[in-house]
Amino acid sequence: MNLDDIRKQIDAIDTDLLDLLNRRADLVHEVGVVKKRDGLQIYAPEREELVLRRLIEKSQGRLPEKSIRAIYREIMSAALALEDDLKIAYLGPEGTWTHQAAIKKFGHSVNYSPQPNFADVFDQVARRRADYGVVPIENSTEGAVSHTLDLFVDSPLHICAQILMRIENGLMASIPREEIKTLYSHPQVFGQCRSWILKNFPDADLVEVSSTTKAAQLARDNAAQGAAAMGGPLAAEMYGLTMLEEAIQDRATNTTRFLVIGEKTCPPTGNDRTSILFAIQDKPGSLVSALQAFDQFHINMSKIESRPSKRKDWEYIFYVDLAGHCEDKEVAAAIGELHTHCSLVKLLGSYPDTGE
Ligand SMILES: O=C(O)C(=O)C[C@]1(C(=O)O)C=C[C@@H](O)C=C1
Repeated sequence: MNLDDIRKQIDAIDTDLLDLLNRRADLVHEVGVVKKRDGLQIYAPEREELVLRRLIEKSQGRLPEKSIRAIYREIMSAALALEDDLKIAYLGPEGTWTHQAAIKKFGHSVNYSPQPNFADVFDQVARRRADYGVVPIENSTEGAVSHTLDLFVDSPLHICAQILMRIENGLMASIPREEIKTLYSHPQVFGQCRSWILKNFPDADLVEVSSTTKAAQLARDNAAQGAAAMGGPLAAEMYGLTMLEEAIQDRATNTTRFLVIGEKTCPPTGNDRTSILFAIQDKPGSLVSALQAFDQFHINMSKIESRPSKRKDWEYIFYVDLAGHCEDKEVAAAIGELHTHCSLVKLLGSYPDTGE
């Protein structure tokens, strides 16, 4: 068969695909009408995850999981836009890793609203100026993002999804490497690239700024003074910088986990994670008794963080992630037991435990 013949077949398939996509869009429109009538959430992360898991299994590796997720991300993004005018607030400015994580979850058809800080992301969603928010929660090299943890204490919002993003930082500048004297970046990025900096730029001045996009802007504006930035490709592209070296983070698998926050949490999918926070009573054995609740009901606790409560000196709040959904019998029982040992227990949400 020659190239023209093969391309004719592709054209025919594309026509069929478009027809199928339009038929899907008609059904999605009907779903939107039903959801609005019944007061249901337009974004349904549990349904999206179940659709994706079914298709990934059906594809049996012919199209890899990553491709299926990327293709359907945009199909479902178009569906969300057909159902409603969704707005997603994220920790800005444009071009940051959080922006890329938000696009990875919600695609290109919805509206985005960059916010100057973590509190404003929470605030925009709580005041219903945005439908959902996207914030980083932890990095596999640098650990917890304490700002996000702290904001959950007084927030009425819930977690409804998570996003895992491989973070590949690079060195970007508009000057040659030999002329670099100052490195601009976000403190988290300096932390993720500590060994690389010591090896490659032991004498450079490190200047912490509020985002990698800001760093790229400063690298462009202060090029004559020997400025360069560290961050992702979108930031380099936005300010016309050249990537002088890619993937400079100390750990190749450097990954950040982001959370999607909204008014409601997510229904079960069969493979879920639950996040809670609690404060213990100030008496011997309190923390042990609280944690025994999980052991008693055979719940796998995958993470624990502590933060000062900010209400009383030396009082702490503990953040815990559990395997399972809050509607699962064992998880519900363990949380019930926790109440008997704690002065505060708050369910932050249950959401699909995706690796993506
Ligand atoms: O099934 C739904 O609830 C839909 O709104 C449709 C759909 C889809 O395109 O499959 C779109 C958005 C939702 O987040 C989940 C699924």
